[in-house]
Amino acid sequence: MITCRAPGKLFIAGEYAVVEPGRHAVLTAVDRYATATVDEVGDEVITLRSDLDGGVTLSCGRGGGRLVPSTADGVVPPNFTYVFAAAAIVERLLAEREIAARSYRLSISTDLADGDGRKLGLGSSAAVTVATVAALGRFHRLGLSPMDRYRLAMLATVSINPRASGGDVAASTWGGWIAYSSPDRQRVAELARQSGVDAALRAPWPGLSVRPLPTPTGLAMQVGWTAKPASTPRMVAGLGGADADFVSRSDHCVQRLTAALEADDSLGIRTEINCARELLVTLDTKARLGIMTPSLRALCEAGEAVGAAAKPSGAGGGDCGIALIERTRRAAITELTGRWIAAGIRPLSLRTHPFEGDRR
Ligand SMILES: Nc1ncnc2c1ncn2[C@@H]1O[C@H](COP(=O)(O)OP(=O)(O)OP(=O)(O)O)[C@@H](O)[C@H]1O
Ligand SMILES: C[C@@](O)(CCOP(=O)(O)O)CC(=O)O
Repeated sequence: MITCRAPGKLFIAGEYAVVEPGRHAVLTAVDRYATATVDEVGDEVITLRSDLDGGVTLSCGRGGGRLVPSTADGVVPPNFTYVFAAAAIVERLLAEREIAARSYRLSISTDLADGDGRKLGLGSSAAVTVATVAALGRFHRLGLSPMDRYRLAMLATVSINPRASGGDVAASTWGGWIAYSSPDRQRVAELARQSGVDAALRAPWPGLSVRPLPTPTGLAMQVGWTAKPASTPRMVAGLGGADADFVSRSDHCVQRLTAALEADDSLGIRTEINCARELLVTLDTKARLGIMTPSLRALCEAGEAVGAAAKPSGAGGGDCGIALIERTRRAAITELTGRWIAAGIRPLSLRTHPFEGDRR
């Protein structure tokens, strides 16, 4: 049996701007995981299992080098959208490399939802995609590098959500704190369609960059969950086209944040987190996206009241927010979490999942 796990993520800064190819975001991987296990089976059927909704199963077959769901209408159920897409991309790679495909049973579980099954906004879709690719890569002995795994997971993600930046996929693949800029997804999807998946692993991906950053030593990161799941694709669709002024300001803010992180400059980091929040608030006011829900506003105000730099993490509209505050200010941290709880925000106890792997 093969078991691989992939961590969840938090956006630190650069949300929305990173949707534009070549624009930057900072993310961190956290110690909540998707876990994929793969077993070989003797028959022809491929079985995908998930812990969603108390346990669900999807049987699949193979046809013309492709994975085919064995459902009455031929449609993949929403619970399996990402796991199936990941398995399907690996299947295409096997066919292109003329590797004899063995049948398997793949099971996915995560601790990226709360007890009632509500997503926490920690990137469960990316984590299940990355874990599935990693586990199947090992099962089929494909010798995948981290960059191969990112690219396969990204091709799977883009087949479902063409606008996704893939910041979550990168954080889940490499771990740690990273600076990330997104590839031109239309081009990479076209590349895979025209030249194949294997060729897409070797070709340049314009716009893509991934750089590990040091974890700040002087700051603690507090995470608050609003208990309201938000739909990222819906939020991004609300934006329509890119706001050039916001994108350029956000990119500069993220570049300064990256420099502050590299210098382990706590004040500089907090300054840029505050800047990133203000940019999101301005974008929200202009485009009426609903990023700043009453809960996220309360989360940020509590941060300001105790001298922490706070902002929504990700698309907003619900999910999580973060607050960075000097590690030594224990009383202020206690006051912050107290204020959050009073406002109905649940503190999540999360640590950074460390950087692992190279950047090949
Ligand atoms: N345990 C799981 N098993 C299989 N698929 C899962 C599992 N958890 C999540 N997924 C997939 O991810 C989808 C949820 O993705 P969604 O983008 O809504 O959440 P998220 O990635 O956690 O949120 P965010 O992007 O805001 O961090 C599910 O519909 C399902 O397809
Ligand atoms: C708004 C966006 O930049 C971040 C979304 O983050 P999250 O899925 O809400 O954590 C979208 C994206 O990067 O694909």
